[in-house]
Parts: sequence; C-alpha cells; structure tokens
Amino acid sequence: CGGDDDGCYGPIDKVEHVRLVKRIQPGAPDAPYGPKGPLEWGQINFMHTTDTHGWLAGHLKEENYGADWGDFATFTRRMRQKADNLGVDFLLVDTGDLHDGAGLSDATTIDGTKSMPIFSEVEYDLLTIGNHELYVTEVAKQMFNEYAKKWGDRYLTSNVKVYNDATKQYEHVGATHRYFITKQGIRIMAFGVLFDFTGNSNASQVIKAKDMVKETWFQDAIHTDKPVDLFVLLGHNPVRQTDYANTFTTVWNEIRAVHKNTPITIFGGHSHIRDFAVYDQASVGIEAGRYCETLGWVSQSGFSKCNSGYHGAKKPDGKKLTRKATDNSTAPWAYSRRYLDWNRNTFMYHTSSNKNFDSQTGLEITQEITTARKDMNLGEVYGCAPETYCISCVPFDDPKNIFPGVIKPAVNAIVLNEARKDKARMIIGNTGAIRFDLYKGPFTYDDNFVVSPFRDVFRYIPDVPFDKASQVLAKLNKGTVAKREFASMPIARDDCVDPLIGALTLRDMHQERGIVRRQETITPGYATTDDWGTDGDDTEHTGIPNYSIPSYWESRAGFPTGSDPEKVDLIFFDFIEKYVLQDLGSGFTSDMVSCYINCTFTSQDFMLPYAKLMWQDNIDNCPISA
Ligand SMILES: Nc1ccn([C@@H]2O[C@H](COP(=O)(O)O)[C@@H](O)[C@H]2O)c(=O)n1
Ligand SMILES: [Zn+2]
Ligand SMILES: [Zn+2]
Repeated sequence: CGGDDDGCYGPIDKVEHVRLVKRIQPGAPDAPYGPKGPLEWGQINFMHTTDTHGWLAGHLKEENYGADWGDFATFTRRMRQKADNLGVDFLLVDTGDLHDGAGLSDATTIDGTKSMPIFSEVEYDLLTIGNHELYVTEVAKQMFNEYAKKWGDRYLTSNVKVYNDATKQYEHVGATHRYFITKQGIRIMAFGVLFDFTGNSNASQVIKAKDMVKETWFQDAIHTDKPVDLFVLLGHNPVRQTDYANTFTTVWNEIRAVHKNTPITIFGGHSHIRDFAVYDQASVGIEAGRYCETLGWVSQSGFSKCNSGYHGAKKPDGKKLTRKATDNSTAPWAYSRRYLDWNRNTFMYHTSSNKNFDSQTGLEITQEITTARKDMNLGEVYGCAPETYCISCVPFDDPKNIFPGVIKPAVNAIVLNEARKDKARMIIGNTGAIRFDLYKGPFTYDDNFVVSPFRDVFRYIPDVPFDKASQVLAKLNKGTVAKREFASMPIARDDCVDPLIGALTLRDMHQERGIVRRQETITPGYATTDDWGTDGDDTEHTGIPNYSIPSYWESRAGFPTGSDPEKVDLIFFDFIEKYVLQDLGSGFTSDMVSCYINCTFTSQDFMLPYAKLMWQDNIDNCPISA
C-alpha cells in the first residue's frame, strides 16, 4: 500500500509531495458513490467557483474533494467542447477569495505568488474580486498590476478600486462592467460587486453598492441603447439577501427598475455555502460553496429570436429545461441548478470520458502543482495528530472540537514570551481565523496553513486587571461593537456572529457539511436545502451535525491554582485589536498594545511547533485513515 494508483492511502513522504488521494479510475470497485444523473443543459450554461482560497491541490485527505486544478482545467475544457457540440453557450465564472486557506497560496512571502499563475491557467469568462484580495496591500497590488491586466475586461470589479502608484490615484482594479455577445448570440451585460467590506488595507477603496448604483457609468450601463438579453451579476456576496447582506438586492433593484422582464442571473460567494435563491420569475442566484469542494452549475433556457439574439440549439441534448424559477412563473425562463462534488469521478461522469479523461494541459497543471508543493516543502510532516478535530461537527466545548482540542492547548504551550512567563495570561482569538478541520494522521507544513492561514500578529496589553480582562470575551461574543461597525454584514444569528464578516455561520442555516474519507456507499457530505428544495446536490449525501460556534475563543495559562490572578497579560490577534480595546473600555488605548513575542510571530507560527512538541508518537508510521 503506498503508490498513487494502488487503491490505498499512501503514507505521506516527508519531503516529496505524494498525492494522498488516489486518482480514481472509473468503474473501480471503490469508485465513489457518484452523481445522480446527467446535468440538464440549457441554451446557456454556467459553471461557478467561489472562495477557492488556494485549494488548487485539491483536498489531499478527503477523497470526495480530491480533484486538483489540473483535473478541473480538463473538466472545464471538456464541458466547453460539449457545449460547442450541442450548439449552446458555456460560461465559467469565479466570484473571488483566491487566497488564505492552503499552503500553495499562503506559504509564499506574498500570498498567491505560486498559486495565482496556476489558478490563472483555467480560462474563465468572468471573474470578480473577494475581500481576501484586499486585506494585504501587496496582494491587492498583485491583483491590480498582474491579474487585472491578464484577465482584462473579464475581471469585473464594479465597486473596488486600488491605488495606482504610477498615476497616484485609486482606479478600478478590473473593468466596471462588460457588454458582450456569446458564441450563440446572447447579449450580456455583466457587473461584479463586492459586499460593503471595510477591512481592506488603504491600498484599496470599496464603494458601497448603494453609492455605486448612483455612479454615471452604472446608470449609463443599465440605460444602454444596446440590446441586453441577460444581465449577469457576479458578486462576492451571499445570494441569500438579508438586512445585513443586501448588495445584490441593491443592484438588482436598480436593474429591475429599468428592465422589468430581462433575466438577471446571479453568482455569489463569501458565506462558503451551497445555496440557490430565487429573486423573481426571471432571476435566480447560485453560490458554489468553498475551498474547491463544490462546483456550481446553472443552466438557463427560454431565449428565442423574439426576445434575444440567441441562434443556438433550441433543445440542447434533445431535452428542454422545464423548471421555472417560481411555481407561478409566466416568463419563458427555465433553469436547472446543481452542486457538483469536486472529484475526478464527478468530472469523468459528466463528460462521459472514462479512461480518456485526462488532457495534456490538465496533467501539466497537476505536475506544476506537484512541483510547487515539493519546492515549498508542503508535504513535510511535523507531527502525527492523534485524533480528528473539527470546527463545528461537535459542540464547541467537546474535546474533539478543534478549539479545546488543539487551538487552546497549542497557544498555551507555544505563544509565550519568555520574559513574561511568570505572568498569568489570557489569549483571545476570533474563531473565523481557524479555517478548517484537522485530521487524524500526518500534520504537514501545508496543514499549518489549512488550519491557520493568516499572518495575524499576537499582540498584548501587560498587566490588565483580571476583572476587566475576564469580561472581554463575553462582550466580544455579544458583538455590540461589531454589530454597530458591521451592520451591513451577512449576520446569521445573534449567538454565532462573526463580527468581522459574520458570514461563515450562515452555513448553519442551510446545510450540514460533511467529512468524507472513502465513499463506497452514500456518505456524509453536503446535504443542501435551498429555494428549490433538497434536490440540488449532484451526489447525494447524508449530512453530519453542524453546531454553531461563538465568534471568539479564549484560553488561559499560567493562572495560580485555585484562585484568580490580580492581573493578566491579555494577548490577542492584531486583527481584533480594535474590538478588544473597545470592549476593555475607558483607560485602555492603542499605545498600551505591543507585540507579544515579536512583531513577526503570527497565527501562522504556533501550530507547527505544537505538532513538533506534542504529536511525535507514531511519527514514522502515521496512518492517514481514521
Ligand atoms: N487577517 C485575517 C483576515 C480574515 N480573517 C477571518 O476571515 C474571515 C473572512 O473570511 P471569508 O472567507 O468569509 O471572506 C473574517 O471574518 C475573519 O474571521 C482573519 O481571522 N484574519
Ligand atoms: Zn471566503
Ligand atoms: Zn469572503
């Protein structure tokens, strides 16, 4: 057991990158329980990715999401070819958040240096920007100077500007909008909008949607003399609109006020869920999950020579889409939607390609990923994790929850300033900084970024009276400050608000996320409920529990036994410094805050030493499967 193709999970080679997920061959006895049936093709067909966060190597420990960017590139090419053969349109769209979540994107000095050239090898038709492209100035500039140039008018950043060092002005990163005509004659007007994000560095400006829609270019675009058969609205926003998340509604209302019947098809993101929302009988929106786990599919028919420039096949595939957006729709538009699991079996099934699936380009991209991972030592093993610890599959206080199970003991053991080791300390973090479950088995350099990808510096205030410090966590979790500051964020529930974005917890409302190891029968995984019901998942899964978690965690160390200390060192990520200070109240100011270990010791730096310290048992014979 150990090769790529022998049907077993191989051990991780300490230095070499070895695919942990076997490359599934169709028809193999243990091929995953697969898609429920062929996709329904329409006159125009969209595939959608969002929140890929650097997961281009695929999920090396989860077979059900095991395809890599090379496999995906092959799949998209084959689907494009299939569309051409059917005489219909095919558009591939992405809605941002390309970094922060995996070693490939985050282990370089500037995020994306290695991953972005690989991402960019897939030919997208439309893309838009996510908040993770704007936290760090160098990343925002990379998008502005390199990828916006490369993607040209396909990159739509209607409300996002970046400072241009040459002109000394803030300029739209990509295009504000794009008018184009598809191969089959559909005349499209497209926009790309980011939610009202405020956590960006000063290298960028995010214009609120309510202000953007008043701008001349936008009004001109929706009042254009050119014929528009379809509006495509891309956005790094949840498609399910609430009082807190209403960017799409704002833009949608403006378009609808002018174009009463023109279809508006929407592609969202940011809340990391599978979702499909119906806006009206001529408008639907899809959100395709996160982390290269999901590929979204939307097809649409109803175009004719009376209502459009469409000149392609009337009934693609010999069938006709029949499902209207709403039950009482009188509009001609019919749709299908599907959430595809990101694995080779899915890709092969939907292209009927069997053993001939791989393409030269796809294999080359896979090779590039393998080489990059090797160069970056991403497969290097630092420890053998004794258990699987998850973020939300068990309650927050369960020993198998990642916060009590790993994060708190790890910061207690590793985040220590030697000069202050005799002081009692409290460490506070936002749960949103911990991005993924940690699996039993080899803990690699890559896993460090998978679990804790950000470079959030540990800062502290020395000698805070315990009675003040001990109130901070509850106040942060109550979120009064956060709600005021982030009133426009997509907040799901009061008890599980991530005040900095608030969106991850929306997932709780819609679905259960599963961990998949091997798939011989129906397995745990996404079991999605959306506006059309429960039939959207391409591969059926049983769900797994998904508990809500608070927005912040706290850990205590160096406390005297049996009593509370008079004072503590209060340690926290710089990312939440503003809120900690506000919740400490009067008497606490930013000049009291300094770096705790040093100003380069960040949330990327505590997991690897912890693995080296605590997880050395079985290190040379560390099994990956549970
Ligand atoms: N330096 C940072 C940046 C972000 N976060 C966390 O990420 C959340 C946003 O992620 P999305 O993929 O949903 O856009 C944000 O709310 C923070 O929780 C962070 O911890 N540190
Ligand atoms: Zn995201
Ligand atoms: Zn986001």
